Amino acid sequence: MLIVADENIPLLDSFFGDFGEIRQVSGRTMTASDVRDADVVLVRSVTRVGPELLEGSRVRFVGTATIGTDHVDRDWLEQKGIRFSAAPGCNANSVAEYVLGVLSLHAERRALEDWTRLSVGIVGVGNVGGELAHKLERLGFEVRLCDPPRAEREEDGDQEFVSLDEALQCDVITLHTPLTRDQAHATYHLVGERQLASLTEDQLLINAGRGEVIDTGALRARLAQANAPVVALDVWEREPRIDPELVDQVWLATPHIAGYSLEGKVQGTEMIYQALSGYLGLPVRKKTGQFLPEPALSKVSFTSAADEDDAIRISLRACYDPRQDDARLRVAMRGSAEERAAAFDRLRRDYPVRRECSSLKVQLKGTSKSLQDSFRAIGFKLKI
Ligand SMILES: NC(=O)C1=CN([C@@H]2O[C@H](COP(=O)(O)OP(=O)(O)OC[C@H]3O[C@@H](n4cnc5c(N)ncnc54)[C@H](O)[C@@H]3O)[C@@H](O)[C@H]2O)C=CC1
Ligand SMILES: O=C(O)C(=O)[C@H](O)COP(=O)(O)O
Repeated sequence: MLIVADENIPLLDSFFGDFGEIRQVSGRTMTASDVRDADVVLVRSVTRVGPELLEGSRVRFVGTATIGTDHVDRDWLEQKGIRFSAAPGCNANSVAEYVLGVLSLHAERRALEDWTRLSVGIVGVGNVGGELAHKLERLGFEVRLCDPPRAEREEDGDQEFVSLDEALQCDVITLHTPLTRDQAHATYHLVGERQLASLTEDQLLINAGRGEVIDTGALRARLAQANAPVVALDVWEREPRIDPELVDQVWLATPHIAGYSLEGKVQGTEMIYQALSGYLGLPVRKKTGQFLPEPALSKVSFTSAADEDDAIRISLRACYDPRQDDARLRVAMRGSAEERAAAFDRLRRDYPVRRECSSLKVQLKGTSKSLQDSFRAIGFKLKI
């Protein structure tokens, strides 16, 4: 069996080595000739999968080690009887931790003594938005959920949903929808001129869904006006050819890495491995836990002398500080358009190992119960 795979999928040999030959190619430039003889194609989000790639090949299975599937023509795969599998939820916790990192920086920049005083509107409440809401609610934030498709499906449920306009009134608005077009509640340019006009300089807008969910032209225009909102973008229209002037205008700019914790990436590989094993009728023998190395930082310790907010801030940033990714992206935006696009992809390909909060044991000696609860809410392992 020949497996053609994006070289950026981690642990390809460890998970798929027993299945047959693996040919690794660049996901961004994968072509029909790369996959013509393949039985299985494994991609991430940068490969467009449809007739242009697969027509005339003998591919029977396509897996994407990502949550998003907007790069895949699923209808066409179904028509052709090609089995498809994605990795729903694989890096949801990583994205939630990215948002917590951004919130902690925002609170510090605003000199807020208590970050939980911020109200947060979550737009798109699936695996990512749901995980984030769970953490924020446990931490004591006021959270408003906006998800019209779910609101319609769960009309009689207990969960309360608000409209996009209501979510846009929160101190922080964070976008976690898939990119959809031509369907009810399509998200393409969901946030445009009218929505951006309603935001003020006291508000923070985060996009960690897909770049096309915000209208870049309208955002650029709004950011040039007075009283513009603070903006943190992890995803961009036209990646990897992103707009360098928009990078200059936003507060935090990262190269689509919110989901790039090691755990998130390896879980993506594991999920498509499980799906392929099922398709081939083979037993599942490998698990993410077998392959995760020891974290570089395994333990931090606080005593009763610690300031509670500082303890959380220090621990969160010990695992992940978005400012490092922001600094690298800004440097990468120097040079020609070709150089910038290559640099954007290089930052993603050579991404440093980033471990989730669950990899860090936090020792708390004589600290309050509420601090312990906050650490647990974020996902740290506690040692009391
Ligand atoms: N920045 C990054 O690194 C990453 C980005 N993503 C993006 O985040 C998206 C969401 O991921 P999940 O939560 O796992 O997906 P999901 O499918 O579990 O949830 C998406 C939610 O968005 C809702 N939704 C759809 N249209 C909406 C609209 N118009 N307004 C409000 N809500 C709407 C859906 O009803 C659903 O509940 C992915 O599709 C992907 O594009 C995912 C992982 C990493
Ligand atoms: O899972 C998703 O959806 C994502 O957005 C991924 O984190 C994107 O990573 P790549 O597939 O572009 O490596």
